[in-house]
Amino acid sequence: MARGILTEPLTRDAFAPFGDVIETSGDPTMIINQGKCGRYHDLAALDMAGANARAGISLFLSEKRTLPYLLEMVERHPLGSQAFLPMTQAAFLVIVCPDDNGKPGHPRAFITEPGQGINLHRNIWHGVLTPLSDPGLFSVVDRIGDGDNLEEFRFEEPYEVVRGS
Ligand SMILES: NC(=O)N[C@@H](O)C(=O)O
Ligand code: NI
Repeated sequence: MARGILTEPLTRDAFAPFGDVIETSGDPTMIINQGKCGRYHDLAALDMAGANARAGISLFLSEKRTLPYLLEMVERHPLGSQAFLPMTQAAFLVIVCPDDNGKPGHPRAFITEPGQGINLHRNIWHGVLTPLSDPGLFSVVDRIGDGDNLEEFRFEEPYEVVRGS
């Protein structure tokens, strides 16, 4: 019997220990382009560490998943942050875990509002990209460079992520 995780809404404060929420909330930081564009400025802490590190932009086209979702493993990137920016106005599932002496602690599952993106801080345990609708098209800003930037952890007993309030 898998252990249950209830999803919760993604908010800046709730996600703060794990990363940044990228969204157009409130007034723009500045108005640009002859007054025709609001710039929501510098919303995420990008972190690219290690040899020959640089930021890269990739596109992910991922199969959608459905809830209840069986969480069998999480991963982390010790050398860099990873941002997921949906190319559609669709919610997606974000799973993160605190670190517990080098292993993932109890997972938390967030469902984004349409249009929200996230930036995972470096070395944060997370589930892989999990769209909830097709097309699961995302732009991804993460670290390109030398060295091993992927650590995976498979749970002995999976979790079952179910829709919360
Ligand atoms: N492996 C890869 O590029 N993607 C994962 O890091 C992920 O978090 O989806
Ligand atoms: Ni990742």
